[in-house]
Amino acid sequence: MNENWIAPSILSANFAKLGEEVDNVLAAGADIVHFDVMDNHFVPNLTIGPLVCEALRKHGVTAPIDVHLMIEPVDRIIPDFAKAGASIITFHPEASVHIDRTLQLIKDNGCKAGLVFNPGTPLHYLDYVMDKLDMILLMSVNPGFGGQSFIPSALTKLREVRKKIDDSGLNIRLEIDGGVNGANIRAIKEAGADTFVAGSAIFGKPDYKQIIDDMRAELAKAGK
Ligand SMILES: O=C(CO)[C@H](O)[C@H](O)COP(=O)(O)O
Repeated sequence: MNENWIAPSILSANFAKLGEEVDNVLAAGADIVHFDVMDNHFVPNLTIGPLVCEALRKHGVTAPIDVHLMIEPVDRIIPDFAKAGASIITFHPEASVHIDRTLQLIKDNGCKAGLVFNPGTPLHYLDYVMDKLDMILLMSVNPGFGGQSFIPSALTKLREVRKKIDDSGLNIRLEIDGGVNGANIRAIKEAGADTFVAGSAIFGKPDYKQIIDDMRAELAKAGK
């Protein structure tokens, strides 16, 4: 695996040929597949569930599938996603009454676990559960739709979370999601992210490899 993970969000893929889209983006150099689950309740949009995750596995996708749950309640769908082949499952702390229990449930089902923070969600939810986290996902848009602009305050939040992770000494990925593209990925890396979700910057564009290569070239320029 690369040190920096590029995670295309299939929210912006052509769902009529999803298997082919995922194959193409992985062949173009993506590291993991970002899988957005929306319920028209926690967020104002409706997308895909475990059946589609399982279909991608049956299609032959072996790369990690990073399932971002934008749903409430959370717990009852977790075993289904684990059985369907999810590798990482992240959820929003506001959507779980028992955050520690939900994290443990994800781990008990054999997946890596993470918390997701909306742009306006405070970081205190990290207190007392850092040791159960494999990933922290910061939203740099309000969740629900692809194609929105990056909210600049996410850079400040990234720096804060990077410090918390480094101070903890724990092995936790720091993922950013929303409005990421070749023009801002370097600044996002410099603020502390190591995992970069990008939907509309990749899918629908003529040359996935060129876009991912350009992102990696920008990441390589990043200073500390
Ligand atoms: O979780 C999401 C929206 O809730 C998407 O993953 C995210 O917005 C990515 O799309 P884009 O790169 O087009 O902003």
